[in-house]
Amino acid sequence: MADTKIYRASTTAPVNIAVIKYWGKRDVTLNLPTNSSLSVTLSQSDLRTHTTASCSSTFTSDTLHLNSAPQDITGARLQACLRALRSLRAAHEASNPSLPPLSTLPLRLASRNNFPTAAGLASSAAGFAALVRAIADLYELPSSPTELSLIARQGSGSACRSLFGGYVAWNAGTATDGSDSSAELVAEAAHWPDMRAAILVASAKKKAVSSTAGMQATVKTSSLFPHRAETVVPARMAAMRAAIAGRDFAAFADLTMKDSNSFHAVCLDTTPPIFYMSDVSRAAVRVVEGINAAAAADGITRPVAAYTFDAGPNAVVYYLAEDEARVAGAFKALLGSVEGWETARGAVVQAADVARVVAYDEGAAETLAGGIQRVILTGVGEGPISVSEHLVNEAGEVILE
Ligand SMILES: Nc1ncnc2c1ncn2[C@@H]1O[C@H](COP(=O)(O)OP(=O)(O)OP(=O)(O)O)[C@@H](O)[C@H]1O
Ligand SMILES: C[C@@](O)(CCOP(=O)(O)OP(=O)(O)O)CC(=O)O
Repeated sequence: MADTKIYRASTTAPVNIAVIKYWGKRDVTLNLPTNSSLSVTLSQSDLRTHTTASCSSTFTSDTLHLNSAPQDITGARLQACLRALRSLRAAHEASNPSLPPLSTLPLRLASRNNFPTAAGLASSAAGFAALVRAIADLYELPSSPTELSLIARQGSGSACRSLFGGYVAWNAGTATDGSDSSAELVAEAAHWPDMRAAILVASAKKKAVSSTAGMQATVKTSSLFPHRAETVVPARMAAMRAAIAGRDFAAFADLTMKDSNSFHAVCLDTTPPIFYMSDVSRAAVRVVEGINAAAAADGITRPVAAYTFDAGPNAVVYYLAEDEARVAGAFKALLGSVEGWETARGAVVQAADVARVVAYDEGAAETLAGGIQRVILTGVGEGPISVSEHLVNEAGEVILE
């Protein structure tokens, strides 16, 4: 009798925010970067993608639903991921003929992001990591997270880092086929569990210049860029690994802010220039400087907050749990009326006295207060997690609401 079973596997996957940025491709098709990068994986209690991979002989073609809308799956990047996973499954089946031939069956994929998609919140990273991990689980592949990162990388570069929790490097590699351009665990979340992040959402709109287009323009036209890729980033990667190994927040913060500024500098050095940071982003920089100046005035000899910006205006501010009152407390005082403080993490934050932070740059404090729509409080977290809640039911129907 024909096998009409609906095979299913589900996973959740995290977002990651780089502290040493990936910007520039040396191979656009294989998604190979010009430099290594390093990120912090953020907790799935706050931001996550949930994806179910299913397959069955009763399905007629491969499909993907994202947040209940059917997606175009003909894109080369998604197709490269599906092809790579099917070929691993086919090899698995060839070496173990008792396995059902899942590699030949159409896939029905259903996914949900619990945060805005394509709004500079790294949805593509969580999305491709979840997709690759869910299909690998469905296919019962023995692949390690590093092996799966080679596949996720082809979907979206930053996705390769979301296969791990904690502190994660993506080694650029040198092989032309990309076989050594993969993610590696630098340190588990438990090594430095006190790392927190406040995401200040300045805009949830889709960005004007996509990462892919922006990177290509930078590689082609920026004369600053080769210096960043060849000299600045390699030294920073080593220094950042040391900062994480030593739980040295002063070094972590300094490197994080410098590298964000360097990335946005090469964007500005692109022809035509690319502006991802806005007036509100620049106000966030000034307010973080004000928070650090207030801490210094109290005799704290290291920065307590570090900003970083991806390809959009939203600020991500890293800080340690012990400095929550100074950092998250300052944001609560300045941005208390926006969405986000009602969460378990937000409710316990006490609004701080921000007189000195405001005095540091009154205009910045005002611009920030008027320009931030939402705050997401989170912290370092774990990698993808297999879950039993499926977004495709036993009858094979997608059940996204
Ligand atoms: N859950 C998901 N499953 C599969 N693909 C997804 C998922 N979420 C997002 N994507 C893909 O990622 C695209 C969004 O990527 P894009 O780089 O534009 O935004 P972003 O990742 O939110 O922002 P940024 O990369 O600047 O942080 C979506 O259009 C979709 O193709
Ligand atoms: C600024 C960044 O967030 C760029 C992320 O770029 P993507 O991974 O979204 O790019 P593609 O590989 O073209 O999909 C920095 C980073 O995450 O390291």
